[in-house]
Amino acid sequence: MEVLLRDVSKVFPGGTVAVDTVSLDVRPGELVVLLGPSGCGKTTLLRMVAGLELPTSGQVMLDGRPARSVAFAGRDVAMVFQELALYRHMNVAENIGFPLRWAGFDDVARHEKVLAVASALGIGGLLERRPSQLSGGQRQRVAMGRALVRNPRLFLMDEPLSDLDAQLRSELRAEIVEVVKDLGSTCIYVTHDQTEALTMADRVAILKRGVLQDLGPPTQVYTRPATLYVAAFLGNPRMNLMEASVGVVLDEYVGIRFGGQGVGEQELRLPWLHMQARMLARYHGERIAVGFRAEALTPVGAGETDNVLHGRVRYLEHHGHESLAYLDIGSTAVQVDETGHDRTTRPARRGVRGILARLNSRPVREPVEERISGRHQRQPGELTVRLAPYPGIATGHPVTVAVDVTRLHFFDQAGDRIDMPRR
Ligand SMILES: Nc1ncnc2c1ncn2[C@@H]1O[C@H](COP(=O)(O)OP(=O)(O)OP(=O)(O)O)[C@@H](O)[C@H]1O
Repeated sequence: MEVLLRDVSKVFPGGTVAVDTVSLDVRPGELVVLLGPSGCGKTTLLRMVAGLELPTSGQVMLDGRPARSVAFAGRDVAMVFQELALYRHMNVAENIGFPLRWAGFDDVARHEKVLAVASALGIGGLLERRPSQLSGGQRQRVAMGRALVRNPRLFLMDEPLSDLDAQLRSELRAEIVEVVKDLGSTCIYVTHDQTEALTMADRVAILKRGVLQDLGPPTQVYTRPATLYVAAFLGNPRMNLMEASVGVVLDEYVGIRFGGQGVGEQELRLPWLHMQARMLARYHGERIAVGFRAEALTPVGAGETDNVLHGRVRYLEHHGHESLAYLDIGSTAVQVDETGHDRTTRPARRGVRGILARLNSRPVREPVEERISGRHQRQPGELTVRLAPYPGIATGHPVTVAVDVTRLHFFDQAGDRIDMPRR
């Protein structure tokens, strides 16, 4: 089934703009994940596709017909929610088979279909049990089975795995994709978990405060995030985002200059012939945001001089298979507002204008310390660098990293990617 959203907005009474002018085309058989923080409008968007909510403006069409008429008319659309609604007095087989009873299947046909779906989901041996006798993961599979048994042409799933532990989530992620693809159904899957989005989706749609920020295959949104917001939201460890100024030396290179606090100004050079250099050159004399993923950074000896940054270890985190060093390079971090909080006024269309708020360029606020695990409060101007496990260095230690300048991300003052066409 094809799902088409054209300039869809939803404003709730009271003025909350839950969804803001979203256009999205989900192709038949495609699995699109709606990703974003709590409150960004994912559920509202899904409910409009399900016909449970009417848009304030814009159109939601399923195979060319208004969503509401399709969803209420037939059995083509199935939803799975985070809050499961299994019938407590029915056993697993009856729960899964319930929609078939409605559809008029006889006992034998129903039993066959229930068994096939339950086996595919690994709960074939639990058909006689009541929901109260199942684990959370098993209950989730029953709910999935009840949706699947109808062979719907469109699946709408709203955080179906969020109550489960990490191991189960990862198992079920793979199962859901397999089953949905086997059926050839279209699927829109809502989550705030980027791992789910990046592992399951054919395409990911990233929302912030109701506004669509980026749409594309996982590799695209990860490697070429369209906005500063998406860059900051996706990836683990997070992308480091620093302020820099651009200086062109014609026919030679484009210099990207950082900071100057404590360590002195540092410069990276993009060779003139590099495609990105031409695009950056338009920003000569301006300040931009530069994004570094850990993949672009390699620790090197202190003597290296070619496109390196020097820093000092502010924190170390040991994750067993690797250690992460957070380096102070004396530059200023870009602060990105990642919340999806309520708002009652319409923001600038892209919603990210003005997020290049400068933080105070103060030195390290708290005593330098080392932590064995867990997240620490991000400080201005840190670079996250992957090191070998337990590298035998300490906080305060100087570290030099080589920067692969072809893997940097550049964003303008409006938060738009610099190699994207200007709007
Ligand atoms: N019926 C409603 N009346 C008024 N405001 C609503 C209603 N439903 C949702 N909202 C508001 O609309 C915004 C989007 O909510 P929505 O549930 O779509 O977000 P979400 O991204 O699914 O969040 P979560 O991940 O927390 O479920 C929020 O600010 C929410 O408070």
